[in-house]
Amino acid sequence: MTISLKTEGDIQLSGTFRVPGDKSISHRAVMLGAIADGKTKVHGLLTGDDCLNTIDCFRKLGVQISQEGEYVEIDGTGFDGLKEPHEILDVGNSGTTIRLMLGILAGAPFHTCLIGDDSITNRPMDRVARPLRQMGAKIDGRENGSFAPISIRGGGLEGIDYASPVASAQVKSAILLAGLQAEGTTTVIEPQTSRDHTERMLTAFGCQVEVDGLKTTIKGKQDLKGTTIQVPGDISSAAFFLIAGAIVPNSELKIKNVGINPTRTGILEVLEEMGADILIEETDSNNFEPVADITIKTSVLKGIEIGGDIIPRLIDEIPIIALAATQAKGRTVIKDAAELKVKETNRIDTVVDELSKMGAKIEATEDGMIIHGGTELLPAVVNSHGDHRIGMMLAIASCIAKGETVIENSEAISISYPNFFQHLKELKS
Ligand SMILES: O=C(O)C1=C[C@@H](OP(=O)(O)O)[C@@H](O)[C@H](O)C1
Ligand SMILES: C=C(OP(=O)(O)O)C(=O)O
Repeated sequence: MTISLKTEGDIQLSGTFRVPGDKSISHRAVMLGAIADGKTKVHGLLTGDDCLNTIDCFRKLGVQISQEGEYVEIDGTGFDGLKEPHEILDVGNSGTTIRLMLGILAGAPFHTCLIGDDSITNRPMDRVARPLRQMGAKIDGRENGSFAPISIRGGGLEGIDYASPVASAQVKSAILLAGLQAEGTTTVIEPQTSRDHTERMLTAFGCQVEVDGLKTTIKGKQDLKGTTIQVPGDISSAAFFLIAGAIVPNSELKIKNVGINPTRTGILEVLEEMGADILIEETDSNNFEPVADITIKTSVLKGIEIGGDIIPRLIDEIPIIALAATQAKGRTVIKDAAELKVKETNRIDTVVDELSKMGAKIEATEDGMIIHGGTELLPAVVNSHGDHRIGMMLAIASCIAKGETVIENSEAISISYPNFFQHLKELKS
């Protein structure tokens, strides 16, 4: 699908609204609900394509799941109740689905084959295949299990101590989910802190997880008990409108009920450091995930350096931070972010190529990018390349590029924010 966005005269953005449910938390609610004993009720689930694929995969594993919009009920089968699927599981575009499913299936004593779209087929799976094999799972796939299509025969797992070479919540979560089914104890040590939604949610399902700095430990053979989960709004989706509010003149936006788990709030720290006029009002600790209302007003931004430990805490926000940097005073340097190369697209290249088409002064580096600020963006024909975050970043860029911006492959946005264009339209005046 191609969408045309016209910006005529001076527009401003204003309003109070909620973004859809957090994608990472929605996936985990369905997954843990499926492997728990008893019923799990999920409120506020993201109905984006990625999470619908997670639901579909568990249905194929014999789990009864009913869904009415953002409300989902899961009749958990426990690990033992999962059934060998008759069909291939298709994860679509979702890295979280395929990697966390592999962790769950590592303990399942049957054969499963997983596939995804072209993007998934090019994303590395050896990062989970290696530790899961060490635990005892049998994994095969393209290039010796490094890429999907990938197949797994689980069962008979032993706990491991694993030092992960990457700060990745998907790797950590896959190992913890396998560790839950293993004999003995499993420990994952990360080079930097990655998002901790799995650990928090496992606790909500009655499991014990021990976190000591960068080291996370789980005892095997623990049972999960079905529960009720309230999914907070996704800070990664809110990020697009936080930056829109900061860069579109005369704007003020209030986003309610945004998850502010400290492993995800790098974007808020960056906005504060860039000088944004932002107010964060914590409203509810939401049982296991803190939540806030966030207000942002048009701001004078300045360029900054972003690198080191903050990167995993804002990894998915880098495309929209790059857009903010084009409007900031001075230079912004983003480094230590080579992980961007293995997302839905190579996000260093797609951000640089697509923003360059709109006149941005931006260069790719080995592990990030350099953006020269204070540039007027011009309308152009741009392309999401099937990457939802690139598509949304370009749609926000169109708000400050006077004229007609055409975004090719804009349908990708429904992966994480199905009503994005409706919100954008409602907030514009
Ligand atoms: O665990 C998760 O839900 C996610 C972890 C991150 O990926 P990595 O684990 O590959 O860093 C993030 O980029 C992705 O959008 C969602
Ligand atoms: C990288 C992302 O997701 P996933 O890895 O689940 O495809 C994302 O949502 O930006």
